[in-house]
Amino acid sequence: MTELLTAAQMRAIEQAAIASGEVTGLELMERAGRGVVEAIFEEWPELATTSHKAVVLCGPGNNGGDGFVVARLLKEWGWEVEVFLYGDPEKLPPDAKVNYERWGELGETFAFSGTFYHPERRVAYPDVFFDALFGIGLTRPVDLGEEYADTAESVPGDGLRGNLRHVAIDIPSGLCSDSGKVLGAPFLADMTVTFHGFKHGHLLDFGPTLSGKVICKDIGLPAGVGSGAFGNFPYSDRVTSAFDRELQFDQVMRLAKTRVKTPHDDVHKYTHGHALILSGGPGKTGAARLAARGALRIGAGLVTVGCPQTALWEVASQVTAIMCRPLDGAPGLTEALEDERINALCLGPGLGLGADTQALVLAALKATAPRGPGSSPGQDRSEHNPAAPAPEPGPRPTSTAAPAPEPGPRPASTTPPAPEPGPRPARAVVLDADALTRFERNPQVLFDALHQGCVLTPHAGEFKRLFPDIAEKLDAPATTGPAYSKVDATREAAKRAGCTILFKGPDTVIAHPSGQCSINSSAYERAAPWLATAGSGDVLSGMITGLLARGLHPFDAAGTAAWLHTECALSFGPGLIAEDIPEELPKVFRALGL
Ligand SMILES: NC(=O)C1=CN([C@@H]2O[C@H](COP(=O)(O)OP(=O)(O)OC[C@H]3O[C@@H](n4cnc5c(N)ncnc54)[C@H](OP(=O)(O)O)[C@@H]3O)[C@@H](O)[C@H]2O)[C@@H](O)CC1
Ligand SMILES: Nc1ncnc2c1ncn2[C@@H]1O[C@H](COP(=O)(O)OP(=O)(O)O)[C@@H](O)[C@H]1O
Ligand SMILES: [K+]
Repeated sequence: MTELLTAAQMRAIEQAAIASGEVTGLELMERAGRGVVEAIFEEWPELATTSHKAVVLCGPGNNGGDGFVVARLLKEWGWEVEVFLYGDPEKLPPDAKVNYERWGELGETFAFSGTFYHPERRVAYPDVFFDALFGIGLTRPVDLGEEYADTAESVPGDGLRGNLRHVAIDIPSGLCSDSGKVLGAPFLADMTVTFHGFKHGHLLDFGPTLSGKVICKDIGLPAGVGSGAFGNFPYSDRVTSAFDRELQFDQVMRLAKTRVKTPHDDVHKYTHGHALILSGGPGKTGAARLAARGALRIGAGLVTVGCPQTALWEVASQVTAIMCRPLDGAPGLTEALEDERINALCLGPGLGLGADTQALVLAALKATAPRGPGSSPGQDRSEHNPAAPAPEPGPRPTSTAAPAPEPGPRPASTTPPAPEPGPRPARAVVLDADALTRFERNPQVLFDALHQGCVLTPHAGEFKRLFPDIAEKLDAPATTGPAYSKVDATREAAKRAGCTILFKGPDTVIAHPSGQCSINSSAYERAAPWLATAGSGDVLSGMITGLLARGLHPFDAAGTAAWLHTECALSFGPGLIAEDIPEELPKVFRALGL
């Protein structure tokens, strides 16, 4: 599991290391520049000879300082290097100034005014163009003139760029490192070399489009949550990600091995939970059937589709291992839920936007709300304190599913598991699609009924209907950095709703009211744009429901299902339709060694 950093967190880590006397800012800058040079030689070994050329564009801050280090190292390696500075050398911060002067012993620095493709320039046809204009210190839109904008935005491989490799230092200039939003004319990189940890902006919004391939270089700062550096941040401030496929195996293996695969002799189907998926009427049952298939394949012991009597034959004729039962309106649902073995519900896919849907959702939430003192709906919302650490794992309430065995020894990792965000209620509910849209006119009615066992899975349109003010902030063009991000928006929504929110997209963000947050990125080596196909969200809802039936905490169920959903898409490849996703799960589980 990879920890992602904001600009403020990165600064705090650097400052703590410098203040402790372990390292100086100058040493960190030297390691950063060295890391960039190493990364380009690793990526393009053909460049590790003396006969190459570089242009380095340095900015007015420490990102520019990294650029001067790169220029010096490459010159010493024997390259022909030309350096431009945007800004006044006298105003450079101290470490950047030292490196400006060190570079000055080897070569000249030209003032940059947006024209590095000037005919008089000396280094013609460079092999690498380095962007060291702005890093995590971008505070306002980049405006360096039209010529810069044309160059920065030109597409790799086109006539202008040819074989020229564009390398961004830390983050492409113009990309906000917290939000992935664009501020002015952004730089389009083939590769970005960042330091110590990935930044939120590498994964969110435009981040993957502008960053190319992202390489993270160690610059000797203390690593890992347990080491003290990240330990200064409460869990409520941390964001994890499945950015690195290998690293995410840690998390999924731990959850899946102990929860999906239960090594008990006495297991039977009820120990794996019973999921109930509600369906719409005739002609509208496909979405619920897709969700049901996802729930069953991911490991729920039993899955039932509850549908109006009028749709019973339509459902029954198309399911086999999945059961179906007539279930008409809220009274029918309340009666069905008298069976306490049903421990996870999914409402929304194909349910329709009629009054029935609202009544069904409210009946489901009422029947599943945790009972007993201190467990009323909205509890998370009213007690949430964003500054406080996430609660320690509480005792798991009794459930019809057998208690999962404790995780075995963890594989070596720098990141210990996050505490679970509070106890998991005995019954859980996933709300998606129509179950969310139905509350567009009065979201507060929904929020008042939600409880900690709920997961809402909106796409951008549904998110906007429930949280219009938050969506407005998120959609507003960024004018200052760091800008309001999808992480901020999802956290704010989770706090307001009092439950886990999974905000879909290529950058799916999952947040719990405690602040705990993760990003499931379907970008870079996990890019699977073919997941944007009708019904794939319905399958995801079902997969989350299946994991909830298996006893996972809502936050874990949402994150694990989102990760597996992308893995299924990657494993299947282009051409995928929603039906293929659940059918790919066994292959994905096998590849994980389950
Ligand atoms: N020891 C360390 O600290 C290490 C740091 N490292 C490196 O430092 C980078 C962070 O450095 P940084 O904090 O100096 O910020 P940086 O991104 O260079 O920009 C700040 C300057 O830009 C200016 N500015 C902002 N937006 C602007 C705009 N649109 N148009 C024009 N100007 C604009 C801004 O002006 P201001 O907003 O203050 O007016 C300020 O002058 C980090 O990304 C990493 O690469 C590594 O070496 C590891 C060790
Ligand atoms: N470009 C993309 N790359 C990867 N995943 C995507 C992309 N676009 C959408 N998705 C994922 O596909 C699913 C689509 O869900 P949704 O919008 O609810 O569609 P539907 O209602 O048709 O099921 C979500 O899991 C979302 O995260
Ligand atoms: K940069």
